[in-house]
Amino acid sequence: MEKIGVIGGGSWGTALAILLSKKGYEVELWIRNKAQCDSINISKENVKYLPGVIIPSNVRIINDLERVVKNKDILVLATPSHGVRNILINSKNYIKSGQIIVNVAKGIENESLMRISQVVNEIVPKSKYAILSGPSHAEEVARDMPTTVVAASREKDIANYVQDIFMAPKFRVYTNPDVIGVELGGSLKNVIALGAGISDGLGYGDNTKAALMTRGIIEMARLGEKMGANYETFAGLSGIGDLIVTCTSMHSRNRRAGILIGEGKTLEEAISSVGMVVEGIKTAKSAYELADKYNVIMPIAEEIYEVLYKGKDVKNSVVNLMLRDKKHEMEDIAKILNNEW
Ligand SMILES: NC(=O)C1=CN([C@@H]2O[C@H](COP(=O)(O)OP(=O)(O)OC[C@H]3O[C@@H](n4cnc5c(N)ncnc54)[C@H](O)[C@@H]3O)[C@@H](O)[C@H]2O)C=CC1
Ligand SMILES: O=C(CO)COP(=O)(O)O
Repeated sequence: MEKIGVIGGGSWGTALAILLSKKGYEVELWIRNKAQCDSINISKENVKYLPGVIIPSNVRIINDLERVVKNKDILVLATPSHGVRNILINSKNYIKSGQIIVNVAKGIENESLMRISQVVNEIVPKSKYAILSGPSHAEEVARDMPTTVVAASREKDIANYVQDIFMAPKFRVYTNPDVIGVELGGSLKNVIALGAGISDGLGYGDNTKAALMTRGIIEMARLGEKMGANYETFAGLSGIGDLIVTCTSMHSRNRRAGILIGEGKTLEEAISSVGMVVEGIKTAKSAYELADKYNVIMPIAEEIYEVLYKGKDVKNSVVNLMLRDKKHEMEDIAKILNNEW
């Protein structure tokens, strides 16, 4: 049976370690904080990040990064995206050539504006990369609720292998060769979900959220296409699928942070109240800079960036979005369909 190291024992790393251990793999889960690691080893519950779920005893909970990384068939990167670079730098001496790395973090680095596949390729170029992404809240996966995701890799064999490894009766995995599209979908939806949360926090209704989601996916796909992704990928699980779950679920950290901001809390208050990683906050900055770099119009992402980083009043953002110049709804898609209307 495969040996799998899961790097990062937040809610997602813990849920995936449980899923993989139930399939019979030898799973080691790296927990950064020693005290937390010790406590989970005693209680068999990740009280801080995934309360109420018992971790099977065949998941080995370990604080030693070297031990978890060494001699594994698969490494799963499950820390917040801003932690991935340092994790790889600290462990690259133990990562073998040809190592299969499955990234499950959803974010785009600040400063470098790199996707995680690019970070992995820079630090461990001899590894084989896949991303696993889609509408998959840890709280539901850990409770065995039917979930669908996508495994993307440039190499078909790797995508198929990762599909087989993760596929379970309640966890259905599709494949896709479009690494860029799958990475961008999972990252950019968090920015739009912050907006959906802000809308909820302001007391707006379902119409507003549907508008943010529908126009949001167009922005995501518009940027994605310019960055080399397939437009169609954004209609899939890692695009619209993940956008739906993140904008509507109370499990969503991004949506919950948005609700608090919409209710008038500061960014710092929102982050500390959620108590888990809110990826969309950093990604909003990267998205804003990528839109500028690739000369793509992303009005929703831009307003969210200005609310988060420039102290803009959310009510002014609503006015700006509603009173933009008139548009043809399908201007992006019309071009693709060769529709001259
Ligand atoms: N929670 C979920 O349902 C899902 C999360 N994801 C993604 O998985 C990644 C991890 O998310 P969660 O598990 O929710 O996070 P979390 O906030 O529950 O836990 C993060 C874990 O990483 C550790 N950590 C924090 N900063 C770190 C750093 N700089 N270096 C190393 N370790 C660090 C924390 O101690 C904690 O153990 C994120 O990119 C998230 O977008 C993807 C799908 C589902
Ligand atoms: O990516 C996720 C679900 O697919 C998790 O989203 P949140 O980080 O908003 O909870």
